[in-house]
Amino acid sequence: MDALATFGCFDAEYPALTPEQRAALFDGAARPLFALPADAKRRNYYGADKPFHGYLGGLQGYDGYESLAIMDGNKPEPVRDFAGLMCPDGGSNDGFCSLRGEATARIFELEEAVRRMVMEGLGVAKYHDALSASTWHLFRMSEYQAPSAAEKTIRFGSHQDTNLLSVVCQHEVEGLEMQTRDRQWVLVKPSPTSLVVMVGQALRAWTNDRLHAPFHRVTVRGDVNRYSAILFSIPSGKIQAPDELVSDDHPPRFKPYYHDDFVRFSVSEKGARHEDKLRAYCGL
Ligand SMILES: O=C(O)CCC(=O)C(=O)O
Ligand SMILES: [Fe+2]
Repeated sequence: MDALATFGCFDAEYPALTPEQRAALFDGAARPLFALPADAKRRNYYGADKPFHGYLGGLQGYDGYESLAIMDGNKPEPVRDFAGLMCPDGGSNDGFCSLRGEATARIFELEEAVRRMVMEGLGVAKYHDALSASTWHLFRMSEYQAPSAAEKTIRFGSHQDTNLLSVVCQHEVEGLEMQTRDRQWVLVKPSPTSLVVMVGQALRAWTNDRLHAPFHRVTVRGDVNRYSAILFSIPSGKIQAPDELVSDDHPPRFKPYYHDDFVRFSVSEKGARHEDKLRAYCGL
């Protein structure tokens, strides 16, 4: 709780996600998936009303960044459906065609455990089941192209996540940088046995501003592409701090709001003008 209130993140030592599962995810799945032709990657599409839920590539301002995402990717069935959709021959038994969601299930268990611990830490554990029931998960794999230069290049600029919690799995190549409250950038060294857990705006709002949603970015240098995998927990209901977290000493900081509406604001011209987008959107 201290880490999440102060820095908004921590590095979780988590051997439940084994080296074999990491290898299957990155070497077996992510790397060959991004090597597919663009047409195949574009099949990872969930419709015009869900522009950020599937394949992203060639975005303005995001040179050398591509990602693929699985809605409800914490569950085996959607992961298998995704694998089948991307698989060129409709079903070989290795590589990403055999992606079964073991790794994402382990990452999901960590996300859920941290979310429960946060609620226990704030004395509001009774809301855990209800919040879980109205939360869904997006699993995103990303590729950041090596710049083939010694200087650092920003591939994914400074931002705060909009969701509840994000669990980041870095694979071998560093690049995730977290900003402290006094605006120092800290490089998070990848470790083969840990995952980075960070707070997004939705959990900041749900806890009535008790947790910090950190700014972070991704930089690359050198000759080796960087891969990461992230599980985002996303609230589908109205985001509102429970009564127990609102008092005279700690008045309400945000109006209740819906995640998707805030995302739309964040990416709009108006939203882009604000540093603290949540405060601009629904701050009290
Ligand atoms: O790839 C990473 O390490 C982090 C990417 C990120 O911050 C995001 O997708 O929101
Ligand atoms: Fe992020």
